[in-house]
Amino acid sequence: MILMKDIIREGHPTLRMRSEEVAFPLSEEDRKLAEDLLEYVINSQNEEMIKKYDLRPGVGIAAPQVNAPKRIFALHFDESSGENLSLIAINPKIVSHSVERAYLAAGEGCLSVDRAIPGYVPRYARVTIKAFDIEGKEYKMRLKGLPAIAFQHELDHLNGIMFFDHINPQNPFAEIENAIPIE
Ligand SMILES: O=C(O)C[C@@H](Cc1ccccc1)[C@H](O)SCc1ccccc1
Ligand code: NI
Repeated sequence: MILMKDIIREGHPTLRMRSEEVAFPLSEEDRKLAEDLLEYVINSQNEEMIKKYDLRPGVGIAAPQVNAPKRIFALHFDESSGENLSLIAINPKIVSHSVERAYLAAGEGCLSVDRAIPGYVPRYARVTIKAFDIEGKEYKMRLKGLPAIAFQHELDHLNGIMFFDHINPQNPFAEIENAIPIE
């Protein structure tokens, strides 16, 4: 299982790489990596596991964050969060997006960043995505709200982009045009 010691932190060059697409059928190594990523996110939302293994809670994690520059990430929203989403995204893409943007009013964090970086992170409010599941079956879905934000945060990781790259350096809380805050 993935532990905090396995998660690389800002400054590690892998976080700034463009990850490589993976081929199907997945190698045993890539299949285990994908499953371990989803398992980490699920564990990180379980109080007992958080306490037992000192995990940082997350709704997503990307392969480069465990020093594996491959285009794989996992998202998991516990049903109590009001979102019904748990997925492994392989070779994911945004195929279309809204003009309208959105941002988390509280700003964003990252399992690979051990400091608070204040500021609004502009994202697309709604995205239509496509990706492959662990069996190589392509799926498409439309996302909005926190799942849309999380998908974009994880996709950025596959392109070597960190959330704070999007924050306005002159004024981190400058109003973002045509954007809705997500509380
Ligand atoms: O570092 C990561 O990629 C995991 C992040 C992803 C994320 C950050 C900001 C907004 C959405 C997703 C962790 O999930 S940060 C912890 C967290 C937990 C609940 C809601 C938002 C962020
Ligand atoms: Ni992150």
